[in-house]
Amino acid sequence: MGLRIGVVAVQGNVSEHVSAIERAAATTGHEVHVVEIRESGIVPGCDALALPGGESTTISRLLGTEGIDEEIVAHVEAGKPVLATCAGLIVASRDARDDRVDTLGVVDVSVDRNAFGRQVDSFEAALDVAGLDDPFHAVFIRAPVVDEVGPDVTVLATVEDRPVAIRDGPVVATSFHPELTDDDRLHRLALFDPLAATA
Ligand SMILES: NC(=O)CC[C@H](N)C(=O)O
Repeated sequence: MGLRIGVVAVQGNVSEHVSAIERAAATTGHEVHVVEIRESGIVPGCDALALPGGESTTISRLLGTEGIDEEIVAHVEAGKPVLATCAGLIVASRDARDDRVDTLGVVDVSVDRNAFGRQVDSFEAALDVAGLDDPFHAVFIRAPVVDEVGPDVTVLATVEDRPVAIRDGPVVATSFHPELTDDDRLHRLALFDPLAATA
């Protein structure tokens, strides 16, 4: 039957995540069915989820209107994997210090929404990521800064001592965009490795 992986598709880099998941599935030999999520009722049938980058105030509003927000929280509470990138990290966080973003609170960090983007709009960096053998070419676009990290959060990578990739239970979150490069290792690390471990 294969794995069912949902990409939250209310706004943002949706097709890039779909492609990255399909590439990761091909690499790992998993049979996968990728579904785009724009309404409630689909998340409960998914084994894993990607929460893309885009515009966090818009994503947050649409998740609430569609009732997808509570389903994502239940998915995480059930221990199922999630990869949240950039705006996805902001939405998943405990606090984004912005009333327009109704955060899901599934990763115990607080973020400053556009903090990296205040200095330079975008930048790229070769990152050492815990769990990956070689550096990951990371693309940052108006990226959030993680400025408070809860006790159960593992920091996987930093830029200038600031966390840019973290794990909190079943959620891996990045302030950069792994879906915008050909490198599918973070999709494998976040989504496929945990599923393989429980299969
Ligand atoms: N590239 C991105 O996802 C940027 C996120 C943006 N800073 C926001 O708040 O929504």
